Amino acid sequence: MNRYQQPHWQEEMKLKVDFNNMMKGFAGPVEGFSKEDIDALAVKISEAHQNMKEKRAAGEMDWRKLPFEQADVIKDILETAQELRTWCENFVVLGIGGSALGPLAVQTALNHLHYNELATEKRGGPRLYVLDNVDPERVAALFDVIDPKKTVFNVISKSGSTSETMAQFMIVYQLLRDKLGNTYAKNMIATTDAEKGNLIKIAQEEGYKTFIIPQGVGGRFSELCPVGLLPAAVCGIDITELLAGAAYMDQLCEEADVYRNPAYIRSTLQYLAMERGKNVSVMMPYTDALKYFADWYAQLWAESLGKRKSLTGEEVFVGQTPVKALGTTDQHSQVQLYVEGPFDKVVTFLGVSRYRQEVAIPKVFNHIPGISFLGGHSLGDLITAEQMATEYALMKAHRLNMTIILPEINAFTIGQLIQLLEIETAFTGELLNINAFDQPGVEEGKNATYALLGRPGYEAKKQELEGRPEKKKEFII
Ligand SMILES: O=P(O)(O)OC[C@H]1O[C@](O)(CO)[C@@H](O)[C@@H]1O
Repeated sequence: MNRYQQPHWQEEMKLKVDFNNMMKGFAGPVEGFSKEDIDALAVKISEAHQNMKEKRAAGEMDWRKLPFEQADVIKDILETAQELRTWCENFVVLGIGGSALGPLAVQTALNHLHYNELATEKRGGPRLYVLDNVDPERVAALFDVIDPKKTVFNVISKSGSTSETMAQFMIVYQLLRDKLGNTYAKNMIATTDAEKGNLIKIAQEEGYKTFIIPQGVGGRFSELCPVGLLPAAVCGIDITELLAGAAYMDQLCEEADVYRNPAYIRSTLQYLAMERGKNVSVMMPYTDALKYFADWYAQLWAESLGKRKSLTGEEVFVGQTPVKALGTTDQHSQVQLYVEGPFDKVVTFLGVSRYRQEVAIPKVFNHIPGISFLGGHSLGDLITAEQMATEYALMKAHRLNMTIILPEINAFTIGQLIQLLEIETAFTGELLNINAFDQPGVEEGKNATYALLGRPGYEAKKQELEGRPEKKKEFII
């Protein structure tokens, strides 16, 4: 029996959503929404629910099946991970966007926060590096700190053709061939589409271990397929629990009643906020463990919802700009703007009920009242108090905010969080009547890169780019 089927575990580890001032009558001075506001959207909500059902039946949202339907894949991942952990010291993800941010977020959440700095025996598995850029300095610096012979490179690309990832792959390919000769393929794993793109063809020709990103699972919705599960398993994360958490949340989000569906209610409130001109969505975890969740969410929310055209072809120019913040760090950087700047934001706090470790603040300097009040508390008390204080300050200034509370950070709650935010994003796409699963705006830039670097088809692309002023290097001094 899976953990998600066990009632005790469910209740104790269930994520909670605190609406703070997003809903009238819930708390504080209100600029939020009433039940009437939500009920006025009843038809839209029910249509969106129906559309989600139809899309799922048509295989367009197969990421929702991931927590339930990949037994063979999971077996393969766990066996591969076990074998790699016997010899591999570094596991390097080559990927970008949806092929990198999930692995990074889950790793930071669920492994020791100084994981890569620990000695091998303490880590009990390889270091993880996620190389999600083509900055030459960063790529060169990686090769200063790893021994390629003891490193596995996991090249991840849904399309199998993203320039950045392919460039990294080509560099690593050459390096491994030079160092390891014909045996190099054991240091390479490809995670990609079963048919599309160049990566699958190369992987098959060169004999790499390969994992498939299923159809109907777009990059930014792919954390719970081999994209995220393999790096996590290799680094000792309990992927069964991660999937159990996601399955549990998925079941909660089957509910048609908006008031009982955590994803739908958050989505509906965000939709109402967008209608009121709240064009910015801030994600602010109060734990370093979730710092990269804000990055993962930024891509999910921005690429899915930032759209020019509606499903029926009208120009709508919708979306909400995601902002990444970290509590308490960004209280001393961004919160001034959130409290007193334009009324254009919805802030989501990610709070934690029980931090996995505590650090006591000693009772010293008792004669200095300005700091002695801290002594005797824990850092957990302090960070939680600061989160509540920030919620209060925003509420007092009539700024919309809500909080997702994780009872603690573990694989089960992280699985829930992933599934919650993915379903919320997809449902918001339905409310906005846009396609949440494409990214035509980014494809344009990708194509222009091919053109600028003279890929075959360059001439055709160049014509498309005609009229655009040639980019010259200008030096001011
Ligand atoms: O996994 P791929 O196909 O290499 O794409 C990487 C990223 O590039 C995009 O296509 C555009 O940025 C994202 O949607 C995707 O996550």
